[in-house]
Amino acid sequence: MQAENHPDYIGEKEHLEETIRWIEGEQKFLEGYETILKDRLREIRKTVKTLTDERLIANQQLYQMASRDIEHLKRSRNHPYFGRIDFQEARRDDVEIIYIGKYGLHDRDREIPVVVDWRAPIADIYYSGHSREVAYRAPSGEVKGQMHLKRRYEIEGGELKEIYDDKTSEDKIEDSLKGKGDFLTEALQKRTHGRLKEIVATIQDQQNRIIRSNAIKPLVVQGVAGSGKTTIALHRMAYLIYNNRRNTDANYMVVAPNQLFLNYISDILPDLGVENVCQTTFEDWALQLIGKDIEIAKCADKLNLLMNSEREEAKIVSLASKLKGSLLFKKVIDHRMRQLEKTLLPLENLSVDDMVLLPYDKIQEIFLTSNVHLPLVPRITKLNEYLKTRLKKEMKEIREKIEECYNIKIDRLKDQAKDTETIRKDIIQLYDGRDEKIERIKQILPALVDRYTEKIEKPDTIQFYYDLFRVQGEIEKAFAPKIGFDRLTQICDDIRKQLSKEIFENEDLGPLAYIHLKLFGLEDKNKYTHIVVDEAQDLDELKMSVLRELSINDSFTFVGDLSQGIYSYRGIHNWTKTMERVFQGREYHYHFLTTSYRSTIEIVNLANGVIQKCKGLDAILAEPIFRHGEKPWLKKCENHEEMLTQMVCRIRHLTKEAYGSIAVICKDLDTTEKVYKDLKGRVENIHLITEQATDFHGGVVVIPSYLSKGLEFDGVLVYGVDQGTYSMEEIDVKLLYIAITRALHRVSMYYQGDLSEVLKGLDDLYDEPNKRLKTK
Ligand SMILES: Nc1ncnc2c1ncn2[C@@H]1O[C@H](COP(=O)(O)OP(=O)(O)OP(=O)(O)O)[C@@H](O)[C@H]1O
Repeated sequence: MQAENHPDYIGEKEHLEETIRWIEGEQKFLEGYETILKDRLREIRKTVKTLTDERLIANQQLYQMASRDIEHLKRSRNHPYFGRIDFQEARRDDVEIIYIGKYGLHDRDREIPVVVDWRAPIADIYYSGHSREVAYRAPSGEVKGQMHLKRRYEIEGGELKEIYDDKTSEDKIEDSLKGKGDFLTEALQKRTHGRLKEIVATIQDQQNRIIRSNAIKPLVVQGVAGSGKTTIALHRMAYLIYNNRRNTDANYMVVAPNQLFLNYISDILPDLGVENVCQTTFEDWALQLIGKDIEIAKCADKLNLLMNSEREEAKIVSLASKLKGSLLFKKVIDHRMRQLEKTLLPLENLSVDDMVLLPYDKIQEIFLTSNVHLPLVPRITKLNEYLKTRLKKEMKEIREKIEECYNIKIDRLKDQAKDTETIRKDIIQLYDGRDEKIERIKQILPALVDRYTEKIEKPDTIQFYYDLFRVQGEIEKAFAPKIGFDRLTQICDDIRKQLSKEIFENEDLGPLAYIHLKLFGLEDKNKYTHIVVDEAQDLDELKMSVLRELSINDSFTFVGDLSQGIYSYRGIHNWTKTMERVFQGREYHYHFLTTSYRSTIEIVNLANGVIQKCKGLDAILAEPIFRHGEKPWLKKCENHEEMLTQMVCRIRHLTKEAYGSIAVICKDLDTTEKVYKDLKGRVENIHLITEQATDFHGGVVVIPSYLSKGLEFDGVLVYGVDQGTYSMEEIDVKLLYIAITRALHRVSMYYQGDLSEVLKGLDDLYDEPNKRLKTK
């Protein structure tokens, strides 16, 4: 409802003005304080000698806090809150009026919250309260009470524009309280201008439950395209960080499929006031871990190969990827690791001169039985330390042994001598020699141990990986019964050939990272308190196990959609099986999202029709939010040139309608490059997006289907929906599904020749302007 027409308009307007006045006053005060701190820091820096000076650190922290608060106040000034709840706690008479916003604002003088942070426990009822009786979980336990009012505001530039009451009377619970009211539809109707945005004002009940669910167990969200998986995973991250804010050692990580995607989501966390979260791809993280400058082949090359090869060739390629990403392969690595451990030490005793200080068998026993929880290389360091301490302790026995030896020599000398006087000099010499030897051994013991451990050939991650395929025994035992001896030999030959040319691919990174962790380990400070994995369906189980090694306590949010699993040759097909295998039976939360918030009803219907064509996939159909739009279009063209002309026309039309982001989606990279080249001169400000792209900037883009995954655009133009391009193969159906589901408002499809089987029979879900003309 327009704010002016609401009965409480005057009161709400006054409250907003008062809040803004308070924000401005507080900002002024804090800016003054910030200046004082700045001057103070300048003075401290003149006198302190080290950066660890306590006064320096304390004032730096105060300065950072003040700067952060100022930033939040600045961001709040024009839009301090988005919601209000009137809450009466059980057995209390007073009703609290709570305003909820993106940033919590606190009045220190009056000791009251001006705005409550959306992540605070009490804000839970704003999102989850569907009836008068509500409850939320506070640190002290469950708090029950009654919600008398739930109100949402549209505030722009500090002015109240709209007021929506979800609950109109104390007794009546409106349907809109279920969260799917006007407020949401209005929000979804908006145009996008590039990057993904925060949704704190319109988080829905089920999404709220996911965001706030306990972080002790891993959590999996399977959701249809556009159901808000990425968005809520990032809101969950912000929520967990807020609620763990006193833990200053905590580290957080977001793993996403590529740099482009990372760029696309890069605004959300800072916008929610969250900084310093490591946002990376598995590939980049693994390469940094391994610390080697190796080149990784593009995933697109593999996809293209699979799309365009003969059946058997494609089978071998996909089996090789499956092998590398499987937990069985992890077992093979573990087995080889144990073998290496047994053969790592030099086959020699630790001795000096002719005296054995520690025999090989003993050292081997020590190595194989101590510090076994550690990775292999740190165990060598531990062995070195242990041997030095042990030999130092054994110095008394070593001395006795040496003395015994020399005593025998002296006794022998004495027995042979005619008189003691003649051998006196020799005896003294022997005593001197003995003392010298004892002293020398004492001195050289550490160096002796160092020399011994230096002889241990330090394992190398990449060499270890090569050797796995060179000496085939273990792999054969594990995989031949599953995929057959001949195929396995062919796979291992191919992998060896590739590796000898130093060509690595994405699927090699899981095992390489795993090997590296087993050899060198990871310091605790490099582990994470919570890890969000987006597009998790494209990970393999070995990579998931590797991520487990990074996590301090198995606190994960995995979000994905099996219907969008285009890397099915390596990816996940069944969440339950994968979670059971990777987390070895550990309990986990599982959520299932079916509402698509992104696209109009017409687009969702077409997407559902498409994904149902995917044989062998038990596709979950999306339920659209109540938002209508134009029916998708299908245009048959005579040739490529006509498709271009039609698309140029459409882009102009969409731009005129103020749609800020438009994508021309082609199935593969070659077509994408060609279409971009041909459109470049005809469409202004058009960008080509390839795997190297790192920056996402809205406008008009030409992009291959597999790279568009996770992104969204106001309008989507799908190029070439003919039978040759999109066959009924699973991968093709999924790629078309992905392309269509990228659109918020408009979809148009172009083809020449025969229409793709995937779209045949779905003619009631799209308009065909050509056809209409013909029938007229
Ligand atoms: N509760 C909500 N309120 C407003 N917008 C929402 C809500 N939930 C999701 N959205 C919007 O829906 C769109 C899709 O969200 P998002 O990209 O997170 O979905 P997704 O499930 O990750 O999609 P995909 O699987 O296609 O990558 C975004 O524009 C997001 O802002």
